[in-house]
Amino acid sequence: MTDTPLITADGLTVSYGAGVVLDDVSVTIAPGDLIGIVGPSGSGKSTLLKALLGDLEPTSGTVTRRPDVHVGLVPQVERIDWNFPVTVSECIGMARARGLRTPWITKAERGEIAAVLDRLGLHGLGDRHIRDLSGGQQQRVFIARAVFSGAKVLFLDEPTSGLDVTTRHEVLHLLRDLNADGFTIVLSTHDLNGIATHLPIIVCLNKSVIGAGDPDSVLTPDVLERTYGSPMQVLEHGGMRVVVETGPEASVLPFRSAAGR
Ligand SMILES: Nc1ncnc2c1ncn2[C@@H]1O[C@H](COP(=O)(O)OP(=O)(O)OP(=O)(O)O)[C@@H](O)[C@H]1O
Repeated sequence: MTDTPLITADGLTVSYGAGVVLDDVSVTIAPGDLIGIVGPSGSGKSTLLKALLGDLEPTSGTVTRRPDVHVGLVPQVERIDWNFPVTVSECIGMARARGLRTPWITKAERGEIAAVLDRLGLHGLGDRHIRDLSGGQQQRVFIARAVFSGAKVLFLDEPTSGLDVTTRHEVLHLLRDLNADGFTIVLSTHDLNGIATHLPIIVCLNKSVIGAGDPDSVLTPDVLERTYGSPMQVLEHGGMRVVVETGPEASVLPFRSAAGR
């Protein structure tokens, strides 16, 4: 693998109808990156992921993908129909395109799926209906699906949304392990303290990129206030960074911004 960027957005501007959602956004995803995109609700995080995937046409600017890049998307769990009648193994198996000659999961693939299940801590759950899993397990199934698809780049849209604190940490550890195994990972998150502060690269987005880089350079009161639109402090607690909102309705983050749903 070379160090040529996998995906580059240059001067990306996206509008849905009249409103500009992304304005002159430039980001680079290099092999081995583990990047968190943070910003308040409606700041354009999902739109940026879609544009980087090539799922929407920018109004101006460019997205360049290395030809060998195959991205596996792990969607927001809220967007998934959990009543769709499939088991965990079937859900994962469907990630690969099938021809008419072998529309079914082959014996070899069954072994691969079992290995992916083991790797993601889902051992023994292959025959379970996807509805009958915990939130953390459901998130893992869709990560497993992306891994089984053969993707080496994973995009996760709010992977810890709706999960409790312990499960959030488990997902964070899993993503770190996958990153250490060579996966390039880009995720969007509202969870500054639970997830973002633990990532090596953070992109603060609010229509445009307010700051991008390692936590030391990005997690500053100035960048955070310009991203979230309210005053923030960054405290050290037990060797860890904690971002605290210091406005009138102060709280320790994660939070939904005032504009949040
Ligand atoms: N298909 C669409 N058509 C029109 N407007 C859209 C569409 N998708 C998103 N938007 C608008 O674009 C803006 C950015 O949305 P986006 O989902 O990218 O933000 P986000 O940062 O991911 O938000 P959240 O954190 O709440 O998921 C919002 O104002 C949203 O209402």
